[in-house]
Amino acid sequence: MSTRPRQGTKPSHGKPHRRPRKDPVRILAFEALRAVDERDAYANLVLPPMLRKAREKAPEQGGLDARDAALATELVYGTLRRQGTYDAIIAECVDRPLREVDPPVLDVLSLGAHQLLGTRIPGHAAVSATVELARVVLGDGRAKFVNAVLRKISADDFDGWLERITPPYEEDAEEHLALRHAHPRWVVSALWDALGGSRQDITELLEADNERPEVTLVARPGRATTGELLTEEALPGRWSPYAVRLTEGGEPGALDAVREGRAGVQDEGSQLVALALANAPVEGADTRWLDTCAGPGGKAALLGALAAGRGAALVAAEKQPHRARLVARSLAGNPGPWTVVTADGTRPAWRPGSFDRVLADVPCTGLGALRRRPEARWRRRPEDLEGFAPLQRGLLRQALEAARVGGVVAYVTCSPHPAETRAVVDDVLKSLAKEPGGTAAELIDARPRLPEMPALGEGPDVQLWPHLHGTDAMYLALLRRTA
Ligand SMILES: C[S@@+](CC[C@H](N)C(=O)[O-])C[C@H]1O[C@@H](n2cnc3c(N)ncnc32)[C@H](O)[C@@H]1O
Repeated sequence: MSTRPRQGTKPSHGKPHRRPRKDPVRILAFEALRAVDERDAYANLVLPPMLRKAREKAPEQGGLDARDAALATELVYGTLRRQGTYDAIIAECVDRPLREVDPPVLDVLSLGAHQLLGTRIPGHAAVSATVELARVVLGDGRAKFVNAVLRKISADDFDGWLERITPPYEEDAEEHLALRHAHPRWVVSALWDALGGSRQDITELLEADNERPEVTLVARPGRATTGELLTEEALPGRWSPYAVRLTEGGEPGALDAVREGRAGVQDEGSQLVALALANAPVEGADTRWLDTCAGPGGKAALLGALAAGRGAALVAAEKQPHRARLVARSLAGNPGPWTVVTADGTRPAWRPGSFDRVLADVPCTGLGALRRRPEARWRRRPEDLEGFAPLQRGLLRQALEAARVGGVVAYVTCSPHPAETRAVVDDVLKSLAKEPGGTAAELIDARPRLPEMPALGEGPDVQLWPHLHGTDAMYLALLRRTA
């Protein structure tokens, strides 16, 4: 007979050992956090397939139902979104610097902190569920540490903790807002510069960044109608005539038009900037359109459909071959002529002066889409701006070269950071002005191309905002090539 104790029990002397209870929701949430932390994965990309797999399993094998999946999503997104604030709270409750706490332990602690401070889960349940999770994924020794830290955190509620860790607004406004609204301080500073305005304005923006956006669909004109997409839980878009908002989240993939590529998921801000380019006045020929940074193809698909309706052809360029393939997929079935080229927009594969409308939707920090990527704000660094700066200028410059005289260029970012928006446009216009006899361009007022939208500022460029327009914070400058 074996003398080894049965798995999960201690030898007969001593207290019987209880196996930790496996909670599939929290284990899945922990694994998603680890993937984001270890592999630099994006939560909005790793989580859906994990959930899909878990929903296919039977309950006795750790399968999740719809409520479980919603809880797992809330735990992952909420924990990631408030990561900086939870770190500051956890730091008050451990006796060593956070960098000396093992990352998986920190992930479990953050998950616990979010349940305690950011959900309605009762405190004792949040602690015991997290300690059980720690026993499963970290072992009994570290579970004791987790228990001790969570008990300290549970001594106060979220507002109480904010009182303790934030400096008064009057003393350090940016740090105060950064900790209260869970944004890195440099991001608060940059957003405030771009937005201008009062404490209330910036607070509303930071709050909007912390809300999960509605899923918005685009009915690609000539291929689908908004009527087809307007199910019971959907509403028409606020601004774009092609938009439909799924107010309850919903599953876009369940709609025929989406499966068939006649419609797609696209923020209204992205639709609006593409529409603004398509509707800007152009004299003379209007038959050749170019998208210089097209991957993965959302705006190209809308532009392609609009171009087809007017007898124009679209060339969609993308530097990364795998993203160029995504562009081709998004344009498949487009009723008008289109071509996808794998090309570097700063070393164009087309003749200068050959397009009537050009979109330069350049790579950027993505600080305007923080609602969608809960971890992005903590990953970005101010140095990233310097990395993008030459590329953004090069792409805008070449977009202007690609346009014919009289043609229109849209410079677009999904960041409101002034270093990626106005500074780029101003620099490129200044450098062109220093080259007499060469290419010349002027800014044109973009606001009339976004009819009936309030709060578009003084122009001529436009900055959209989540708290004012319900869109991502897209930036748009429209320029006309004049020589
Ligand atoms: C902001 S995304 C464009 C999003 C796209 N317009 C859409 O709506 O789906 C920028 C794209 O530019 C691509 N890119 C980066 N450098 C480039 C270059 N030098 N030339 C062309 N494309 C580039 C990136 O791979 C990325 O796919």
